[in-house]
Amino acid sequence: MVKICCIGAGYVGGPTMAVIALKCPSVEVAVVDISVPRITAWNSDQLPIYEPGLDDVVKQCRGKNLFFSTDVEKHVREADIVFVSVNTPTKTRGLGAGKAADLTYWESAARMIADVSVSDKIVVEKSTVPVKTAEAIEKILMHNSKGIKFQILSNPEFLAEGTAIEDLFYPDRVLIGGRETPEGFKAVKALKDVYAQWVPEDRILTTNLWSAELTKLAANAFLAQRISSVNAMSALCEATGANVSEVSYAVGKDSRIGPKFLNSSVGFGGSCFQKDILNLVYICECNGLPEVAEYWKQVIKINDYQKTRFVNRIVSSMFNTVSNKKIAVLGFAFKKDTGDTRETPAIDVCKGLLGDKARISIYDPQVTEEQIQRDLTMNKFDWDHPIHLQPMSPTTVKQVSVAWDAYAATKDAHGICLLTEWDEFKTLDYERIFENMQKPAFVFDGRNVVDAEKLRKIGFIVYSIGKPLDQWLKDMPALA
Ligand SMILES: NC(=O)c1ccc[n+]([C@@H]2O[C@H](COP(=O)([O-])OP(=O)(O)OC[C@H]3O[C@@H](n4cnc5c(N)ncnc54)[C@H](O)[C@@H]3O)[C@@H](O)[C@H]2O)c1
Ligand SMILES: O=c1ccn([C@@H]2O[C@H](COP(=O)(O)OP(=O)(O)O[C@H]3O[C@H](CO)[C@@H](O)[C@H](O)[C@H]3O)[C@@H](O)[C@H]2O)c(=O)[nH]1
Repeated sequence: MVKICCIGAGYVGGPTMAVIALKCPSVEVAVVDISVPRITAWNSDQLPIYEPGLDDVVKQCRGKNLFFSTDVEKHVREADIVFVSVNTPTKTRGLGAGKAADLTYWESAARMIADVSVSDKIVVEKSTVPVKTAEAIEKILMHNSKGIKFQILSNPEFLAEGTAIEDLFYPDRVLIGGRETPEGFKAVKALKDVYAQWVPEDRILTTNLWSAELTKLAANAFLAQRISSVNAMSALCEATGANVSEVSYAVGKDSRIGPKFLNSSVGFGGSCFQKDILNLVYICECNGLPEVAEYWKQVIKINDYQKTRFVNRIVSSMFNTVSNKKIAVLGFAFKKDTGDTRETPAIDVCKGLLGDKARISIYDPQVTEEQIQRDLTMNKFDWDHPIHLQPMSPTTVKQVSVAWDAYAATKDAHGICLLTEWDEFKTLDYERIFENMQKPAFVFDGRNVVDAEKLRKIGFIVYSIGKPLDQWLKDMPALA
């Protein structure tokens, strides 16, 4: 029986390994983590992450060929294949701070693998890492190996949160990079055999190590670039009377462009896009390519601009001040169908509104009050882009409340901000909401989820990103 161990039981390690266990009954999978609460949750009925379909997959395999454990060393020692799926956040201090990937967790995992191993192993980079990381990892493993042989593979993960199980069941592609040596090819084949149990052969791509590592950063940069492109167009649409949905639909009909990932929004969030692009920018700079670095930096700058533009629009529409006004924030997660709030645009929008002394009432179906308070008080790292905002003082925190549903959040509010595209926000009783709000009642739709015309008929003043503006909004132009 092939034994797999995955270091890191997070958003990637947990679902990915659960699907491997489900699809490969002859493989024994252990997911290990240093975080006791995380592992306890994986072993309970309340999994540590919310992901549609995940509970069902875990229930089918847990205790059979899928195990969650804090005994990291034991499971690594016994494994034939060790996936490393630890976090690789942006460095917050030292060389490359604000851009480079922090490989502390990866390095400590690699040292531990070298320390405890007593048999040859395939070590798989599952985390997103800078191109050439495998070379550094190889050095750590070889210099500490006591004669044991390691083969390093790069097998980046392309799942998106909220659709992780679907993405893992039916991936567009699985990418495996390895050394172009007989041992390297053998290791690539061993991993390919695992995926081949449910992924069609023509979807399993094999490349050299550096191509696989760089493809992950490139894919995220291309995806984020599409969103920044459509968001840049949304500003121009508002200025000219064009409708961004019509423009992106017609643009996407060109088969060379395609229809996906062209939804204008308040800005992209999530733990990956910004981090990975910053990482790419840093790699370009380190390789003496400042023009290429500058090109990719613009994707983040437009994203920041979009969030700032949204806040400015709210403030200017409401007579240039939101001081002491109640703003209901519907949705705090960075996208629907996840409870994840990492780099959610909601943090920047809320901080922007609080900076103008608004009172905020937040509702999200999957994000806890504790998480929201933590996100709003956390300091953001310093970086040379302008969205940098100070952490909130204890008095500011008092201006934030968390509601248990959308009706409670919007009661007596002056305005509503829709920041996550949860399906339930489409079908709320907006007449009831309107009745219970201060007048004039505003809706600022950061995800284009509501039917603006219907809401206008009820009496709302509606701002939808990239759509033709109400006369009210035209009369109150947003300040840059
Ligand atoms: N979240 C996503 O959707 C996604 C998708 C594709 C790729 N990625 C990449 O995958 C990697 C993991 O992302 P994530 O979202 O799962 O992160 P995460 O923070 O949810 O999980 C990482 C886990 O690793 C554990 N860990 C850290 N060091 C450890 C060590 N030395 N030993 C044992 N456990 C250790 C942490 O306790 C944590 O539980 C990152 O590089 C990320 O960029 C993420
Ligand atoms: O047309 C769109 C599509 C997405 N978004 C936003 O973009 C962000 C990221 O969304 P998405 O890419 O769906 O979720 P992630 O879980 O961040 O997944 C991305 O990041 C992962 C981590 O690297 C990769 O594995 C995935 O392939 C990649 O899609 C979210 O805030 C979305 O609301 C838009 O604003 N408009």
